[in-house]
Amino acid sequence: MIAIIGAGKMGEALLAGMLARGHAPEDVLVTEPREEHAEELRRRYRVEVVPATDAAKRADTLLIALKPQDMVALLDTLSPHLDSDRLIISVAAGITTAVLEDHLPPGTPVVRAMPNTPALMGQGMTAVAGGAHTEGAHLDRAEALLATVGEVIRVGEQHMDTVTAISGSGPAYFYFIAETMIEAGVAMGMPRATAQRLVGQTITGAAAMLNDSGEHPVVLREAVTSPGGTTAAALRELERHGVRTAFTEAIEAARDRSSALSGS
Ligand SMILES: NC(=O)C1=CN([C@@H]2O[C@H](COP(=O)(O)OP(=O)(O)OC[C@H]3O[C@@H](n4cnc5c(N)ncnc54)[C@H](OP(=O)(O)O)[C@@H]3O)[C@@H](O)[C@H]2O)C=CC1
Ligand SMILES: O=C(O)[C@@H]1CCC=N1
Repeated sequence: MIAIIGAGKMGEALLAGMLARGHAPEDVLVTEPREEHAEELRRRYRVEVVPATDAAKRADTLLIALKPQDMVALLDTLSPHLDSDRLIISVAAGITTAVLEDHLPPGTPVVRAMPNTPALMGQGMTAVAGGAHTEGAHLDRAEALLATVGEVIRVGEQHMDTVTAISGSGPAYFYFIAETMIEAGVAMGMPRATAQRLVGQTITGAAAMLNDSGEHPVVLREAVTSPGGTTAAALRELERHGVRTAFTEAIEAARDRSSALSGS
């Protein structure tokens, strides 16, 4: 039995993705404090919504998707109802395995995971790192669970803040670019639906080339950039406005924020 504790944006994306890809609703418990949202989850996904302490007693794997700032209070509530057989998976940005372990029964295996919202479409990217009491079999269990909603990689925990800044927050960067491109098309007189279709499929196509060709993005970019052409004109403007530096510093800011959340 799996419990998803916190069915907000990320918890619900994982829940919906898992149910759409083979998990039976009767094998999944959900904890969600707001009764109105709980009722909606019962209706939409046919899952049992229970208090966190019940989930702690009944589930062998607990996937916690609360805000980082709420994690410690929840762990302190759950801990008396847990034994060290349970696997705890946290998707909270910044919360280290050491913090998780400090607020759980001694010896509890924990996995720090960083998924992203495309999990909803089975296209997620999740990185996982284990704690001090986490064995290969625990990581296998976490990986098998998260693989139902996309790709999973194992990383050393020292990389988790960077993962958070790149793939955890990453979809938002692409939506930001998409929004900007669509608005540019609209400003040039193109119908919004046409602009959105052009942008969406261009992102999908570019992603497929990046993933399947094995080429460095510079090579792919050069293939688009005809001598004296339109792409060169556009890229010159992006460089002139410091977009490369802006992205680098944005990702550094996200990494630093993730790191700062460990003390939350
Ligand atoms: N959004 C994303 O793309 C990603 C988020 N994450 C991580 O996922 C976590 C959640 O983020 P996100 O989904 O965006 O935030 P949300 O605020 O959407 O979700 C948090 C959820 O937790 C619920 N909650 C609060 N307290 C409790 C409690 N005591 N027991 C059970 N549920 C509770 C909230 O309910 P209510 O609203 O009723 O208060 C809400 O549904 C964060 O730690 C974030 O770092 C990780 C990767 C990507
Ligand atoms: O914005 C956040 O803090 C979370 C973590 C990664 C994506 N969303």
